[in-house]
Order: sequence, then C-alpha cells, then structure tokens
Amino acid sequence: MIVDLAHHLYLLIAVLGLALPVSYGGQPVLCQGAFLAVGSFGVVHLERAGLPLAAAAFASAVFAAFAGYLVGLLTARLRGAAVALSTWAFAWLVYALLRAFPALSGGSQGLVRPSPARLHSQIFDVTITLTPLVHVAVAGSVCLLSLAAVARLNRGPAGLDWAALREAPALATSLGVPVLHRRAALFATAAAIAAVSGAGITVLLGVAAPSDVSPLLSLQLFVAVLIGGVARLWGPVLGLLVIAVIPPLADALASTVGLPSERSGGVLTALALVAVPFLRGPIERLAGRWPERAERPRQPAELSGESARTSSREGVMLAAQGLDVAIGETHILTGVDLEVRAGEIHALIGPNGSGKTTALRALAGALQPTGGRILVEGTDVTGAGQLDMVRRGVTRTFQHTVGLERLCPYRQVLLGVRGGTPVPFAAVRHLLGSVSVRDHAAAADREAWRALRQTELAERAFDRPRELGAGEQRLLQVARAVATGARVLLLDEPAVGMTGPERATLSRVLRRLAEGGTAILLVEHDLALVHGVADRITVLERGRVLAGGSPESVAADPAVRRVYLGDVDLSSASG
Ligand SMILES: Nc1ncnc2c1ncn2[C@@H]1O[C@H](COP(=O)(O)OP(=O)(O)OP(=O)(O)O)[C@@H](O)[C@H]1O
Repeated sequence: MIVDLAHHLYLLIAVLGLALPVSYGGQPVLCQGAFLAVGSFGVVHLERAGLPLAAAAFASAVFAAFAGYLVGLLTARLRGAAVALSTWAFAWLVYALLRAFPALSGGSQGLVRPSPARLHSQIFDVTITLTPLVHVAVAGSVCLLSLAAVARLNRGPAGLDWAALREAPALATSLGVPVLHRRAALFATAAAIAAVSGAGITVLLGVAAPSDVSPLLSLQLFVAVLIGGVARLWGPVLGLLVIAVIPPLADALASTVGLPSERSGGVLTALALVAVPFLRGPIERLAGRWPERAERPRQPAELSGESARTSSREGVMLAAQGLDVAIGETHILTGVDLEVRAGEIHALIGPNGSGKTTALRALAGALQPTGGRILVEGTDVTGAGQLDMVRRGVTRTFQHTVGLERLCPYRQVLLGVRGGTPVPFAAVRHLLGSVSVRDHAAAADREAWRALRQTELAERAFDRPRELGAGEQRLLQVARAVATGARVLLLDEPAVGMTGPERATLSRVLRRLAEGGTAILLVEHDLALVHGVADRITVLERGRVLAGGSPESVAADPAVRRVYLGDVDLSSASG
C-alpha cells in the first residue's frame, strides 16, 4: 500500500514534468516514458560504476535534459499530430533498444539493484535508509516543490512565454520570443524531471525493467496530462488519479474477460484518451470557479523619462532596395523600393493581392527575399530572421487578430516587452527571486503601461480579452508591437473591423507614435484613414511599385486612379 502510494507519487512527478511541454507549451509529447527509462537504467548503471545514489540520479537527470533538449529542438518546428507521432516513435525506439540490448536493460527480467537503498552523507555523517515511507516523503516533497515552482514560473515571465507558445506561436515569434528554444527548454525540463521520477521508482522497487517504461507508460502519462486540462496547476494530480485506477481495473478486466493484463491496460488507456473531451468540459467548468491568480500592478501616475528604446533618431530607419520575393515559380514582389523614416507614417496601399502583406513579411524577416536588400538604419540586414529584426527594433502586426485568450491586455503587452528586451535566464532568476530580476520587472512594468497608454488601452489593462471590442483587440495588436520597443512598426490593416470612432482613436494613436519618433509602415485599405494620417504613400500593383510620394501627388496620379482609386476621392474615401 505504502509502496503503491510512493510509486504513484513518483509517477505524479513525471506527469507534472510532462505538463510543461504538453499543457503549458501546447506540444503533444508522447515520450515521457523514454526519459523515465533514462533515470531508471541510468541510476543502476552509474551506481554499478561506483557513483553514489544521489550523484547517479543527478547525472541521469542531466543526461536526460540534454537528450530532451535535442529531441525538443528536432520536434520544435512540428505541429500537433506530427509532434505526437515523432515523439511516440522516439518512445518506441528507446523501448526497442532496451529490448535489443540485454546488457543495457537486463532483458525482460530487468536490472536488479539492492533494496532498500541507503543515502549516506559524509559531511554530516548521516545514513538514511530509503524505506517506502521515506520514499513517500521524498516523492511527496518533490511533487509539492514542483507544483510550487510551476505556479511561480507561470506567474512570471515564463508564464507569458508559455501562453504565447501554446496559443499563438507565430505571434510569439513576431514579438521576439524564441519559440523553438523555449519549446526545447520545456522538453528538456520535462525529460530531467522524468529521469528523477524513473530513478525514484527504480530505487523504490529495486528493479528497472523495460516493460515498466514501455510506450504504454508514455501514453498513460500523456493521457493524465490531457485529462488535467490546459495549464491548470492541479490538473496533473487529477489526471493521475484517473490513470491510477487503470491497473486495478485492467486486472479485474483481465480476470473477467481473459485478456492479458497489459492489453486490458492498453484498452483502458485508449478509452481514457477517447473520454478526454468529455471529461475536459466539466473539469474546465470546475476550474473556472477558481480563476488563476495573477498580479494586477497599479498604473503609475507618472511615467517619468523616455522609453529606453524611444527613437531619437532621424532619417531612414528601414529601407527596401530592389526587393524581390518569389514563392515557388510565382513572383510576388519585383524590384520594390521603399523607405520608412523616423517620425513618419508611410502607407503602403494597393489592390487585393498586390503584395502588401508579402512586403511587410519580408521586411519583418518572416519571409526571405529572393533578391534585393533590406537595410535597418543603413545596415544591410537582408536574410535576418524575425527575432533578429525585433532586436533591431522592427516589429510587425498581423492582418488577422491574434488573441491570447487567457492573458489580460496588461500581460499581453508585457509579453511584447519581454520579447523585445529579453533578460537572460529570466524564468530561472524569477523562480529564485533574484533582486536584479525585480529591477527588470519594474522596468518592464513601466514599458507595459507606456505602451497601454500610448494605445489608449490603459483602462482595459486587466479586462478579459474576450470582453474587449473588435476595435480594441486590433489596438491591442499594436500595443503589443509597441511594447517590444519597436522603432519601426509594420502594421497590417490595423483598422479592420473597427467602427468609425475606433478608427479615429487608431488615427490618434498612430500620430502619437509617429510624433514620438516611431517609423510606421501602414498597410491599409481604409483610404480615408490613410489620407488622414499618412505622410507618404507607396502604391503597389502586381508586386511592383506603381507610384510613391505625398498623399496629394499619389491621389492625383492618373495610373493610381486607373488601377486602384477609380473615382474615389482620397480625402473623403472610406472603407
Ligand atoms: N505563401 C504563398 N504562396 C503562394 N502565393 C502566395 C503566398 N502568399 C501570398 N501569395 C500570393 O501573393 C500575392 C500577394 O499576396 P499578399 O497577401 O501579399 O497581397 P496583399 O496586397 O496583402 O493582399 P490583400 O490586400 O488582399 O491583403 C497574392 O496573389 C497571393 O495569392
């Protein structure tokens, strides 16, 4: 009974670890059993090689973390089912290796280690015998520590990254969050935690056997996380309780129907997986009664001083020279020249499909040009990726509204601050309560409020995202980009879905940002808004620049009138 309890507490550690990439990071990882195996067999082999138990467990966890980071990086670009399949294949590969090399795994009997284990500290000259009760205490403490650590991390900078990874990875990248590395880091942490769990189980049971770490275990741990719901702290505990009843049920089923116990376990796990969508609704509703606590810092009365990254520069901030973009055989942009100056709103207009969004994506580093150059403040940055461009002060927004359902506007804007001005090891330092991180947090708080005020969203800072109107959601896209400290904003149709008064607010916001020195490239179909705010206009047609200059000269250009404006009077146009 006590052994069972300790065993399940160790499994809970593995589930809590797995919740990081699955529930917090949004990746369906199905190979936690393989990393558990690293801990199980690692601890036996390393102890046999002469390492003390604690050092053997630690070394196994470090090895698992490295392996996890690698697997995480390899799968970080994949989505959904592809992640599930590739990690499941990895779980099978490790299992097959264990079966194929009895010297490694002890064959079907497994490797036996003397039990009960003893921990000896030379410094304190203390020896602790690891009885099942001690295991319960150790595993229970690790579970509580893990829960506390996850709760703390989730409230800090890591929680922002996780929400973005889970809900909108493309948005996260556009704001400067290194999605691939964050995913790999979550993977590595989960792997290390699984190794600790595996080591604990082996020490508890006195044996490490391949059948205990089969892909079925990976599936069960995954199902436990799924049952627990998304990013709920106590979700894994609930999930494991459901999974814990499977073995006794499987035994009962085995004796009634005559199926081998392992197969009944597989059938029941599959049933639990099928039941997840039905279990999830009530669990989420229950969870909704206890909303997760998040800090609500007060809005400072004064935001003294300039933003750290406010532009005091003049001249051309961003330029495209002879920009070509081809996707496959299709030429989308050909020889596009464009300059965006500090303090200026430069509108990029043109018929549908003329290449405006493609130009924005290429300038933001989201798409590699096939020809020409991109310059930031005179430096050739052609080929730079999005993260690099955000660091250089160039941030874009999307044509469609990208929401982060569970982050209030304040936290969403804070994500932008974090993406634009990364603090090394911020998550770990936040976890450990480092003083320097508190200074960074205070600075980030100031920048977040500045961005909210500049976009007139400060009053909505702590509202639920779904309570915001469509226009406010669009402004929030701009606010997040502003918060990265962008000196160049690339805005893709920010007025879509806005009412008349909201468009007036947007115009005000854009003018305010430009007056602060920000260079703005504005893709927009609302010609009245364009005429009202733009200092300069470039017209694209079929991927080429048709005309460029002041709003008046562009409005008067016969070619522009023929191709795009028709009879529309630019100064009174709308929509
Ligand atoms: N990934 C892609 N693969 C193939 N063709 C693409 C791709 N992306 C864009 N295009 C094509 O490139 C052309 C320009 O598209 P783009 O979205 O840049 O135009 P746009 O001017 O922004 O249009 P809209 O005003 O409708 O948003 C279109 O014909 C589009 O179909």
